[in-house]
Amino acid sequence: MPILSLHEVTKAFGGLVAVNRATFSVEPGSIHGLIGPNGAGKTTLFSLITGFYRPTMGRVELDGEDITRLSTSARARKGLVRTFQGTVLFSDLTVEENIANGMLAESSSPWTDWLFESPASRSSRQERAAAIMDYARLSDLRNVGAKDLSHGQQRVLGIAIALAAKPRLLLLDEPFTGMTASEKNRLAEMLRRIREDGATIVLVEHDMRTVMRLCDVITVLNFGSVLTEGTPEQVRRHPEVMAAYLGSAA
Ligand SMILES: Nc1ncnc2c1ncn2[C@@H]1O[C@H](COP(=O)(O)OP(=O)(O)OP(=O)(O)O)[C@@H](O)[C@H]1O
Repeated sequence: MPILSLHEVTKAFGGLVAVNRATFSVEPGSIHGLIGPNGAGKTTLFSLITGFYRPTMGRVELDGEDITRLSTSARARKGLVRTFQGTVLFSDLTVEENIANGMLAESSSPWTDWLFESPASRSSRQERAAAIMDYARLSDLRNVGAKDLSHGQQRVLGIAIALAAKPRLLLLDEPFTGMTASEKNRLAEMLRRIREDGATIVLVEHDMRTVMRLCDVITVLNFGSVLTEGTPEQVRRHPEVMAAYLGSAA
């Protein structure tokens, strides 16, 4: 069974149909890319999956369960966790503190849990924060303030914060934007490790080279609809994909 499936998902903003009857599925344990020219509806579709928007029509399912009407936080509790385009970090906190905060996102009432947390659960949280920093190769930077990290490191921290919420399905919005080539390689390697450890990843990404190297399956959007879907090789060879990109450039 797919971990995520969309059925005829549609979103209109007034008269503008940003996403039009989008239907596709994401297989568990895959890295699934969403691409398309500017204005194709990628960001809107992403927001429909995460629950930031409600569709005008259609259905979103997680493990076959209809989640169309669930809030973002209810989806997060079911393991559907997103990161944001750009970085949303507590810039005055350290790497470690940011990750510890990410763990609180799991619980329903973070601030009271924080205040009333038992010493045992606090120390187990610290252990898990250490494991996540190790995973994201951020351990050496644990005491560095988020604002003092490089742009690429901040984006990796953003993903580490999302990992702290124990995602089964991780949604990444343009994670490679603004990264150097070596940062891209390191992040691609981290995403492959996340997949190996059993999570599924859906990413919206403009960087074609990286998408083609990294994704198992790619869904191409154009004018809000699914133009085609397939392996990177199939998508690369699809004549209409090239035409859609050239059309948008013109
Ligand atoms: N909140 C909104 N209100 C009105 N129109 C919107 C809104 N959000 C998006 N749109 C429109 O919907 C269409 C799809 O936009 P969207 O941002 O989803 O595309 P995209 O593929 O993510 O584009 P880009 O690659 O440029 O980020 C565009 O025509 C956009 O102007």
